Amino acid sequence: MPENTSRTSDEGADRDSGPVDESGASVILSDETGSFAWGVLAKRHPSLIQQVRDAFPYGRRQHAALDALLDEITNGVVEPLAPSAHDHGQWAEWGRGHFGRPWFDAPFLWAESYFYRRLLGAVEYFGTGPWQGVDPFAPFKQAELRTAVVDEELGALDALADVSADERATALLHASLWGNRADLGFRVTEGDPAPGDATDGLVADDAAVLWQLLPAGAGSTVAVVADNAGRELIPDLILIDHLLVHRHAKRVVLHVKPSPYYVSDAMTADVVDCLRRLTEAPGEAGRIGNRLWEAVATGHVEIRTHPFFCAPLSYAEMPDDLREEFAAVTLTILKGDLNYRRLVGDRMWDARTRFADLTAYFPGAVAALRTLKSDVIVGLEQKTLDALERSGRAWRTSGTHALVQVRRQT
Ligand SMILES: O=P(O)(O)OC[C@H]1O[C@](O)(CO)[C@@H](O)[C@@H]1O
Repeated sequence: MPENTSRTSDEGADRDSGPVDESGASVILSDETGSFAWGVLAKRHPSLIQQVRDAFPYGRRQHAALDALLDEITNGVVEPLAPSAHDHGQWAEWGRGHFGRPWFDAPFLWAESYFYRRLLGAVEYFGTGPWQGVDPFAPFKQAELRTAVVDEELGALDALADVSADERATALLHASLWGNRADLGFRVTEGDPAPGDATDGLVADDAAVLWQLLPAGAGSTVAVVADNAGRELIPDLILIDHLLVHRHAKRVVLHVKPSPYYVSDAMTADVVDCLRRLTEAPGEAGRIGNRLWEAVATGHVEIRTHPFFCAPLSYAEMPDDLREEFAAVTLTILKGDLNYRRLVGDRMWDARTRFADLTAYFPGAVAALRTLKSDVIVGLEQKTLDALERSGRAWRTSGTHALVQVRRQT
């Protein structure tokens, strides 16, 4: 059955059966057959189990655990982590009310996040044995870095050397933005999204505000909350180099995931792989790679991580230490679809709800750079929404559209 991915704003606000609180927008669940969220749980997760199983010479115990997980997510009910798991208590709290019930009844964000935690458990990522710390998604991430497309993308940087700083800034921001289409989870079932016209595909564009927040020479610190490794992280790193070289930032803090997540999400090891890929490239790409390597050594780029990045929660629930980190920087740039869902809340908002209102809680100025790969969307003008709905395309979920939304510090 095709996934039902395109909705009108009116349908969106009240069609789902998820809890509705004073926000008036229902939490997205996965219980409606044919919905996008349903498709992720019913199709993507089972095929991901198969891909991971095929990518490693796992032993009998891991195969049995993967079999059990597959059976549980398709026919069973949500089981808790083993009491011996290091994060049993944490997930027992986060999952209260969901255990013992079908996976499809839980909030979509929670169910996806817990699925990745369970997958890591099945392959003994957190165990004490030989598979401890072996990223089950590493083969996919590494294969992507070896593709000729990456060579082409890096080679294209040479042509940018001659354009004006403004044109270069726009090109690199768009490369980072559209790099978010390169999401391996997305490709488990969708195939590569068709390349659209980058500018026509922007449903909201606050890029001018983003640059206004980062005037050259102001000594700014920028936090970049990374999303995917590989073909997204490389343009993110190139953008970071641009921010530093053109003095839009004096320092950049790059936040990555502490453990494998949503297939291709970047961890420290992936930053290292991308930096190495850059340094080994000829021309401008190699120079950028060397500058970034040096910038890490001198503290102008700092790589950080936090357990909250793998939590099934919205940023509104972030812990105090992370809140203080974001409060201390000039601008936080959140990359990708999942970060967007966590930023505005994984709900069927009226698409015209103001981005600034939903992110008012965020400690400091915040920018979202995201290609649209799930039902959540806010901050659209009525005329934009009308045109998107008229198109009859699955614009919310197909990765053919993107946005830059920015909220200044209040
Ligand atoms: O890598 P991104 O941009 O965060 O996208 C991840 C997205 O992929 C999905 O897991 C499935 O499309 C979405 O639910 C999620 O938001």
